[in-house]
Amino acid sequence: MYYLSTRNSNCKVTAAQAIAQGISREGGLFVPENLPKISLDDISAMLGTSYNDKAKTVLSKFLTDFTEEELNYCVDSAYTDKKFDTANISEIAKVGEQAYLLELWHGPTCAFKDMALQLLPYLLTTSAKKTAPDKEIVVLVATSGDTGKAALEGFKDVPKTKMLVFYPEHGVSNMQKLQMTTQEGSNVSVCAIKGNFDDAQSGVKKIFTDPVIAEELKKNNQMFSSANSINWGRLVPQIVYYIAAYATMVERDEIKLGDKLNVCVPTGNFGNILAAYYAKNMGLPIGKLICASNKNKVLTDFISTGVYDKNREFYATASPSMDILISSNLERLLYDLCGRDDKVISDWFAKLSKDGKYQVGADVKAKLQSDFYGGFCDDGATRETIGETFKKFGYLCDTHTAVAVKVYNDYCAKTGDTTKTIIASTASPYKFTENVLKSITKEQLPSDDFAQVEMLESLSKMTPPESLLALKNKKVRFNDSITKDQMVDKVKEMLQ
Ligand SMILES: N[C@@H](CCOP(=O)(O)O)C(=O)O
Repeated sequence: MYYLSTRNSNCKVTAAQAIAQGISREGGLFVPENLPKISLDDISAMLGTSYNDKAKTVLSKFLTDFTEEELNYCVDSAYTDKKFDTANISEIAKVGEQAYLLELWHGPTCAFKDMALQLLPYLLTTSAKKTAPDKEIVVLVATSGDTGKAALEGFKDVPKTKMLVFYPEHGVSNMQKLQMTTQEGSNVSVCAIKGNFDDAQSGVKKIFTDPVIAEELKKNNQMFSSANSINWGRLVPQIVYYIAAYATMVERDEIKLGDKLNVCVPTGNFGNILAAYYAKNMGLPIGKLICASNKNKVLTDFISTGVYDKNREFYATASPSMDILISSNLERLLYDLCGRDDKVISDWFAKLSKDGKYQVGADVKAKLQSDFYGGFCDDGATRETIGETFKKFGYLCDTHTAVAVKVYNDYCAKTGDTTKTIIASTASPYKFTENVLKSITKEQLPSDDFAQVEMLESLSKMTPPESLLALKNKKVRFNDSITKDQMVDKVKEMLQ
């Protein structure tokens, strides 16, 4: 199977090339030339098998230039009980009549990003061996909190790789910051920027296509790659967990094979919900895709109007990982919805860079609305939802998951849809302790982060993850803070 660039359909590469490169040279994103199919027979054959076996079935449909041995090595190295705190890799918790929280945060950094970022280093190094065996891979990452830590943990001390993570100085939670700034590993580095996530991501994308830096890389026998969801190697493991979750729902008699499930996702960079869209288009019986935003509701507005407009105030919210106004993966969806027209995509995204907005035609808007429902909620509603969910079901969710729960509840009230729904639960509540505590108690909070963890444990009776507790005794290694204009120099420095 080949992959095409959304901005140049003549650019055709293998899966290994797409993963090693991360992003196409002209700035487009790689998408499969044809989406492989998953039949009900395929899903039936998965029933009763392990997460790893399910992953291998799905990945083999996309990574056709990987041998069976290579896929076995990648999957079995990534998904182990040494790295995940459950043998199932992810868990499903029922909350209410039709809602199921798909807990994707049982990996080492307590966020859904581990589901892909534990696998990506293996996929990337295997891809590099096939396509650029002598080169050192320089992985640049922009993060609003979760991707950064998961990428660092996945790539630490991986031979022939280097990683630099940029995060917004005031745009992540205390725990997320501590996770990144104390990161161990001789090949990784972390830097704050005086700006928001969009500044970090746009800066990184610009560096990827900078011809001067490209020359320098060539001279050093290095190449860039990405660990963000712009890299196909990040998205394909995310498709896996929706298919695996569907199979688990059948295994547990929650649905019958062939029944439809809705999927609701707290959305920022649009990678997670796009993975569910791809699973649906492969043939997985998915009904509505419910796209949940926080107060940065650029996607909610886009779904309802067809106008994508990032010219608006950027809010720092209680769900910082979703504080994004330029959702990168929307480009892949629109490529599909506009009939895979690279000229149209190039035009829209040039407008986005120049004017900060673009408008899709009525046909694309209609297709968008037939698959997606968009809704949003602010921090007040987020906290209320955490409190209500805890009171009603004894279930403690983090601030991002709570946004999805609230939007799902609104969707049900508005439409009367009673289809069973998988809600992506994207992070441990302990990553956002302060806001979660404020949602369940009116008591005065201690100012120390770890005292807050203790307080949350005593109120919720939920055990905090070991990896977060261990941060208390770790040394901060990375203190740098730069302007967005200094990102190029920072990258040049690490290339040497
Ligand atoms: N929410 C993300 C932002 C980057 O998204 P990605 O899926 O493209 O890596 C984060 O936590 O960093």
